[in-house]
Amino acid sequence: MDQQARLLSSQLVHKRRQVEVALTCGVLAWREIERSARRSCGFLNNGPKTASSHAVQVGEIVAVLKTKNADEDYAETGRSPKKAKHHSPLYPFAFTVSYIRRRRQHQWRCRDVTFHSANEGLCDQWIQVINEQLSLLTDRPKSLLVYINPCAGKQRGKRIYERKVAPLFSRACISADVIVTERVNHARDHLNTEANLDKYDGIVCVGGDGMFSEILHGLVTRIQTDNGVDQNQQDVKLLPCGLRIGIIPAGSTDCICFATVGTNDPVTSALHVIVDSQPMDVCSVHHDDVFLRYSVSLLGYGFYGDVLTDSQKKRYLGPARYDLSGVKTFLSHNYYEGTISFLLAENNIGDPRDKLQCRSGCHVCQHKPSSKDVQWEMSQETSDKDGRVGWSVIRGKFIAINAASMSCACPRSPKGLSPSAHLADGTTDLILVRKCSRLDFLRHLVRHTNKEDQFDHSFVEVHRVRRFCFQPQRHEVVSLEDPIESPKKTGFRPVCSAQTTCDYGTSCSSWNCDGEILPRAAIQVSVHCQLIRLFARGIEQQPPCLLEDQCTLAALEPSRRRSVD
Ligand SMILES: Nc1ncnc2c1ncn2[C@@H]1O[C@H](COP(=O)(O)OP(=O)(O)OP(=O)(O)O)[C@@H](O)[C@H]1O
Repeated sequence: MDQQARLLSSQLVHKRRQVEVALTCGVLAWREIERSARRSCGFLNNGPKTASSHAVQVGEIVAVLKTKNADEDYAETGRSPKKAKHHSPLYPFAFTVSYIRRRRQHQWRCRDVTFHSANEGLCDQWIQVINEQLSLLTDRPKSLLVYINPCAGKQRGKRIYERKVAPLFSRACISADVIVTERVNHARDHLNTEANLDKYDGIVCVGGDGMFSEILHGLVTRIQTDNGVDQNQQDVKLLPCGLRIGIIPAGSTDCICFATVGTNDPVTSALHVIVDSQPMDVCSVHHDDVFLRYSVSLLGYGFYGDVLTDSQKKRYLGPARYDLSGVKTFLSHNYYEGTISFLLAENNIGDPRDKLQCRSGCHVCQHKPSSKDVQWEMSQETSDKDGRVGWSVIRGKFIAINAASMSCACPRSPKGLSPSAHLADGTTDLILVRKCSRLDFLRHLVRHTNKEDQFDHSFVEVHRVRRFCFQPQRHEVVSLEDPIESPKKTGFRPVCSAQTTCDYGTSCSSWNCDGEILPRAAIQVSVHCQLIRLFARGIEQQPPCLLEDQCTLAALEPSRRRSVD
């Protein structure tokens, strides 16, 4: 296997121990020489087989640097070098490899390993060969535009960036232009009009889901405007964005980060910016021929729309407002009447209830629908406008209508609204919760937090769709107490409660679109497959176990190519 052939191998010193170090195209591996020798003679048989072997994928090396020796460090900084104990006069030269190390719960950290040698030329050669391999990773960003929301979450955005993120970018030789936002929509407007996008490989936001949404709207709109694409046309094919988007979580709601990385941790996200990118679907939302917004996670009408509407009046309570509004909305137990029509994703290989979770390298997302399939579906849609061929239509009374374009997992609901929704398969999972008793709805909600199937209720159905439309039964807001007068007082407040015997018909709720309220209840939604790319890799199923991988161990087998001692 030529791919596993060694590019370089040497005996070096690590933490005062002799190690054998080998580099192949895919892996940097090192192993303590003494111990392995002893193991081969029968010693340490009871210990862990791989106790002193280590391996790092080349794709997860952040940087390699020449390490200053103790005297140089002292001469330059005047500091007593901490690591002097590792500098032996016998091995005065060294280089340090920074790489990604996995911790629990999907967290990543940047670890350093320093190798020493008596031979300066050998250290230089290692640095050169590793750098050559890193330069082949052409996807890695070199230049970023960073927007920091200083007001997000606990207002720690700037500090998080300066202390935790900027040092990693600089170690990975990534240059960053930083803009601290001064107002709502500053980032969106800057991207839309001023930003020189040609200069950058990606846009990074430091903040919560609101900041991500600003970047998404700024970037997608800019690309369409620059290319003469009219976003107001529902059927228009949007142009994908070449620039990738990164999220450094610093908000009070960081759901998109959690769903794409598996944790809300700024260091982990910064490392993903350095090494990863993956595609992501975007839904466009229209009201007739007016573009309203883009969505990547949740479009929720009824329950989740009402929770958001209510919580916005309680901003002064901070994140606790979501709990309070959730309880209040649950107790109100409102339902809404309307018609939902949708175009099933017939050619998708997954199903919302197949328990196949979207994980890094997801094969469902990699199975993109062919343009033939999409054209077939478009032709079905054309028929629909005249005769509703190919579209399903459901009219009913709903407590909630949710479209989940990702699992919508968050620390509180680790499974999310639709545990098997996919980030990049060109579909959204449409969940219809019909009018039911309060107790049944509670059972349904509780199942989001345990192992039971939240779709396994007679009043819940879920469909994987490419497009859907919703038309509320009534446009006016009607109050339970006084169907005509109260709207002015209550605004968008819902009215009919399932526990009441009245049947005035229901008024409108509003749509929660990734945490923003849409101004219209009647909407048309289309999923744009893989419209953007994120600096993420999706949640890892389980850390790749490199040490037990035969290919990795092969890197340490006797050399077949360049060996320098
Ligand atoms: N300098 C600023 N001052 C005030 N608001 C800002 C500023 N910069 C950005 N914003 C706005 O703050 C909103 C919330 O930001 P973000 O999502 O980053 O934080 P958050 O704490 O998660 O917020 P929330 O949970 O309230 O959505 C965004 O919609 C953004 O438009």
